Amino acid sequence: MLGRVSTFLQRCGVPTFHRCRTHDSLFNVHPSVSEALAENKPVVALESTIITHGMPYPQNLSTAEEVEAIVRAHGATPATVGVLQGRLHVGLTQEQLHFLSHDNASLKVSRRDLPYAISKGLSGGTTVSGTMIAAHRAGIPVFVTGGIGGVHRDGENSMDVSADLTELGRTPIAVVSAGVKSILDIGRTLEFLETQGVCVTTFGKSKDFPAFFSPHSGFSSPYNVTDAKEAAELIAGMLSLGLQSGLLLAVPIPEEHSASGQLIQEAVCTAVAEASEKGIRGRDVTPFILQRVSELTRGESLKASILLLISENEIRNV
Ligand SMILES: O=c1[nH]cc([C@@H]2O[C@H](COP(=O)(O)O)[C@@H](O)[C@H]2O)c(=O)[nH]1
Repeated sequence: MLGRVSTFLQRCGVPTFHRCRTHDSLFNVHPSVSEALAENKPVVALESTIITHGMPYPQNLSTAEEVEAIVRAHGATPATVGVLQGRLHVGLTQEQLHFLSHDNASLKVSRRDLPYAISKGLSGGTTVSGTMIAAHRAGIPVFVTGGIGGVHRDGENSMDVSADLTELGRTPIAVVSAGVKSILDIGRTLEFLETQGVCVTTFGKSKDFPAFFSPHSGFSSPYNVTDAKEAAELIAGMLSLGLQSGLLLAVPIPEEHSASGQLIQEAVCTAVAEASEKGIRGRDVTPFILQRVSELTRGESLKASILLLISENEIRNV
């Protein structure tokens, strides 16, 4: 059986990893990104589930454009990752960003969804795990996102653990994020990351691990770095050792933007209870909760998310 599968794969002309590193029929790197990489200039990978499933239109599009503009303003090249008609793209055109922000049929593409999306010619927004795979293949070591997935509350029973965490354990990318939303079980998420060998580090003077809308989660990172140089040295350490695991650099929301934290926290509790009552499971849980929290806070959570993504990119580009 396996022999037949191999024969079919050969007939399909499956390219070797080396041949398809930057460009082939399934994998496309935007010229601005490949040029920057060839000249050893900084490139920042960005995810697109936040566009397809994380925010409503038109805020999803304007935020994606604003984040790209900030990356450019600091002299780096943005590489938003997404799947379009069965091709994995690293670096999207205006039209492609526009398409993903409107397309209601877009998949949420994590590692497990990539083969299906590609083989069926579908489009979708890549999650943290999907984006890490594409960024690594293109040779981009740094990726900035809002919140990563984690162990869901009651995860010890449901086994609902985001593939983002296992991806961090197997792909050497530095993921810069505002931490883990309190819709998740933050303590178990940190334990799982430790098991996966992920170097979790808070950016700033304290080791407080941030909870996306709040700089404090009640948990600590094992380490902290206080400036961009120290952060870069940490990433260089990971890369130079050839570790196959990644790194999570947690950037806390600035105190002035976290004022609405309590309000959002209450909405999170309500939304988590509603999701459980309605029997919402798996990949639908996070988008449901994000949408409900936005409704319950009358858009406050959405505003905080946008401010946060923007401030994170400002820091990343110091
Ligand atoms: O606060 C957020 N957390 C997570 C996501 C998205 O959800 C994905 C995780 O989904 P899941 O829990 O199904 O693995 C992340 O990689 C990210 O793309 C998001 O938009 N906003």
